[in-house]
Amino acid sequence: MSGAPRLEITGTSKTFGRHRALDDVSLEVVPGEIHALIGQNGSGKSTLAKILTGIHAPDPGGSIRVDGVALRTPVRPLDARAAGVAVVHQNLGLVGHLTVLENLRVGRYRPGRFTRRISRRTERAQVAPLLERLGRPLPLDEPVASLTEADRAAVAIARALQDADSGRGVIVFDESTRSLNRRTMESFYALVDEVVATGTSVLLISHGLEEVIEVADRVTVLRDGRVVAAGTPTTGITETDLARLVLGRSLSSSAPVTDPAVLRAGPKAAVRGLCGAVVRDLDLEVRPGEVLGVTGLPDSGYGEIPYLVSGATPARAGTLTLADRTLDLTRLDVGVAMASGIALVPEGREQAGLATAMSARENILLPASSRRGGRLRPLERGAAREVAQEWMIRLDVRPHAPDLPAGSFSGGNQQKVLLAKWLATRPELLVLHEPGQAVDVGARQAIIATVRAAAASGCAVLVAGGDENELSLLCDRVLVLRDGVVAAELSGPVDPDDVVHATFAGAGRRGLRPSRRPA
Ligand SMILES: Nc1ncnc2c1ncn2[C@@H]1O[C@H](COP(=O)(O)OP(=O)(O)OP(=O)(O)O)[C@@H](O)[C@H]1O
Repeated sequence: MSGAPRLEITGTSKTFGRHRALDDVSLEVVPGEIHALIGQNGSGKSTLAKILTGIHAPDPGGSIRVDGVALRTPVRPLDARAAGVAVVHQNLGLVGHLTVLENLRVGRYRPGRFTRRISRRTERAQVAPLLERLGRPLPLDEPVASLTEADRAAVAIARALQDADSGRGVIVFDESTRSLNRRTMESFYALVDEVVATGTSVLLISHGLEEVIEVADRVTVLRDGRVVAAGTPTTGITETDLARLVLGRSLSSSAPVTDPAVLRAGPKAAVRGLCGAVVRDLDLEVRPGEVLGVTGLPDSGYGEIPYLVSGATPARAGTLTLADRTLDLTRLDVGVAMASGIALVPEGREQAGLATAMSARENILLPASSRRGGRLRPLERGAAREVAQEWMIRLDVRPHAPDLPAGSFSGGNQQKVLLAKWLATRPELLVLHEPGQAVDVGARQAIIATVRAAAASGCAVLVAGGDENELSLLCDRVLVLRDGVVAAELSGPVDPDDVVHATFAGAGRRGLRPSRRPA
């Protein structure tokens, strides 16, 4: 690897009000490398990515160079693109009401040579091969808003990859792989591998420490806005080493041990004959104190279960019996579900989970204040403040500032606020969809501990997720769905490799970046 760095950031700081999000940060990405940028939630990673596209202006001082050429700050988006910087931001930056094709091609249309008209056929032909190689056939004419989180991520990734200019520039992925399952990640990294082989570089922001070790050549670690490890080679590094660098302390995690009393208990929540768009005639039971996981491929139907059992999406058929009360899932209203003790923590906090303009405290108290003893009655203000305070401390929401608008917290801290909001209702049945998405290694452990504590207090917990490692740390039992029905049931301790095998019908993990593996 020779020549000027693809990206060279020197002495860059960023202050929001009195808070310094980045403090004298320098970072060098050399040609043809995948360079990981990791750090706790709120450590400044996205802020750095946003400075590169001009969303944030850095404080005076510092410099940014791309392929040896200085980029004027505040960065103008078109300058960044011309210099070869493409960024997939954490919120993906898609326009919901536009179609997949329009999102991919906007600003890039190629009018016909003579007619100057834009041909849909030509535009489709431009993107089809890329999407095929990404291993995710996408409905080009569907509005992006109707896609799953994973498909939206694929659109944003494809959009950045199509702009990659062979042999120059840098592509920044900010938590872009967080909703992708293992197989899609394999296809994604096969593509990325081709891109970096040309000499273009990738800056990868991710909380997936296993992913970072597998794919990144070097890693830079931010802690509280400062660089604590600069461009450390990943060869020989372990997840424990990385977790220590990220948190500044050691962390140990192990699979849960199921309390034998839980196994003897009868079901607390029982779903019968559930039919949704994909799920067919599904029965499942969750005991009090048990955490049950459901997983599978994206089209297996597991992702619709949280919404079907909580009244968010009407089921085609099915019932839920919870504490001797049987609810008809074809007509369950969200309000009735809440009053019955069902809490749903959805995926995609921006779309479905948080009122971003309201304060963290208001978000946490919204459902709790409307469900006390099953009756709609506001909590007293003082007590309410304490409840919000307590949950923010338990989940280590940073900064600990309940009055800040939820939208100004970093991605992972928003996820913690969302979880606090529903845990504060002290539900009988807690339903979670991808609860650990976008949270750092320490926060993930705090979330797992908090969810398990909720279970230990007698709550039944149902988790839908695609991350086998997270499921193994969280669940007593995991159901693997295929084509809408249960294909396998794994009992604890759940081995992540068994989850992958069952999900992919016997096929195990391939390496994410086999070309890097020593022979
Ligand atoms: N627009 C803003 N206004 C005020 N503070 C902000 C704003 N954007 C970010 N911050 C603060 O800057 C700090 C860094 O946030 P940033 O989003 O860069 O963190 P991050 O490392 O990307 O976290 P995560 O892993 O959770 O995405 C946080 O304390 C955050 O609350």
